[in-house]
Amino acid sequence: MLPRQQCDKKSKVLVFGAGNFGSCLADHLGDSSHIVYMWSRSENLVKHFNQYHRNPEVLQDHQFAESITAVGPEFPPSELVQEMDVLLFAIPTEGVRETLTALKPTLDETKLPLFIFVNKGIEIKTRALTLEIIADTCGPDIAKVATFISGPSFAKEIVKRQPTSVSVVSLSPSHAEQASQLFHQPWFRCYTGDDPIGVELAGALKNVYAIAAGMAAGLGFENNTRAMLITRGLAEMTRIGTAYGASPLTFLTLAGVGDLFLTCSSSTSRNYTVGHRLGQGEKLDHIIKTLGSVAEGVTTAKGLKAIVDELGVAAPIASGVYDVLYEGRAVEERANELLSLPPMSELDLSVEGGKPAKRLMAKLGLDG
Ligand SMILES: NC(=O)c1ccc[n+]([C@@H]2O[C@H](COP(=O)([O-])OP(=O)(O)OC[C@H]3O[C@@H](n4cnc5c(N)ncnc54)[C@H](O)[C@@H]3O)[C@@H](O)[C@H]2O)c1
Ligand SMILES: O=P(O)(O)OC[C@H](O)CO
Repeated sequence: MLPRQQCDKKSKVLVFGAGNFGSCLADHLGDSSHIVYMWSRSENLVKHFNQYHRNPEVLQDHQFAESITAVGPEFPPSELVQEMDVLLFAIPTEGVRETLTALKPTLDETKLPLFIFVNKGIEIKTRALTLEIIADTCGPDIAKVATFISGPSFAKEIVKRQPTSVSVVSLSPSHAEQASQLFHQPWFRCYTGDDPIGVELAGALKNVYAIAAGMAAGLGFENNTRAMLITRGLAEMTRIGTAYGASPLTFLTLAGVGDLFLTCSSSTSRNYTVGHRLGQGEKLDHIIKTLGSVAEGVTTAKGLKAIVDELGVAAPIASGVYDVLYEGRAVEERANELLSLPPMSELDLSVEGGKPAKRLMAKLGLDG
């Protein structure tokens, strides 16, 4: 196991969400001697965690760092929020707007902490990326400095200190650098960048392709098919991202092909598991009820469908997943349709477009 690196500067961090990733990242930061608070909406979790330093709901085998205090179930009060150097959001995208709306009145606008987001999804009702949700709820100034961490990173491997590398991006390079320093450990490496739109799209879209890869495996297709799905999925997400206004190169990073490869090839992925169970004939409602954790690709597939329709780009795999999840199409039938599509050009990136990204930048006052 690689040795832990103590930090010169201790930060006070409040993590929103005590699920798999929230508690894993709380542990990662607590273990490197930061002072960490973790908010949960479950009274039982808060009590149990503070007594035993174990999470009764997720990662049950793990003994968490002593320096983490669970808080809740009430929303964190402004006295606590205003003491923090860092606010880290590890809740599903569907809960981000509600959480930021509750948070806004507790902030001291003259002394803002670092805002870090790790969710990977598209808001279903508005089709918004998190950057836009932040601008809507907390204002453009916070969105302009918010940082996004994304990449191939299963919580249950990070708590075992398995070597992991992620993309850390922000429209403000200095904020990405600060977040990167906060998380950096010999087993956890951060690569910085400045395309949050591309990174957000990549993180959200790979979940949809992981559902497709799981479906294929559930139907009995083997390795050749999975490799085809990963490669065509990468081409598809790059095409969608480029038409949206992201850089095509972002899809070649850890947050892009790195995470796509991970989640399309492992049953540890909740999204892959949803697809696999659908492929084996289970019903979506039952899978969601019994999964015990969030699979963001299910909601993202809906927001993505609207985005793809608006952009007018070809996205046969994402459309196939949408049809199975929301149009009641049989998995096997939809897979066969996909396999009998006429061959298309292998790489055809849209060079024009970028309207959604331009709209979002204008909202942030960055349209110059
Ligand atoms: N688990 C991983 O390995 C992993 C890795 C990278 C990124 N992520 C991303 O992190 C996010 C969280 O994933 P997770 O694995 O921790 O999920 P999870 O289902 O294990 O936990 C989600 C947490 O968010 C809370 N929550 C749900 N809705 C909420 C709301 N409306 N308001 C406040 N809190 C709410 C839940 O109570 C729970 O504590 C997702 O977007 C996921 O894609 C997960
Ligand atoms: O379990 P999943 O499918 O939500 O994937 C978790 C992470 O996004 C992997 O990087």
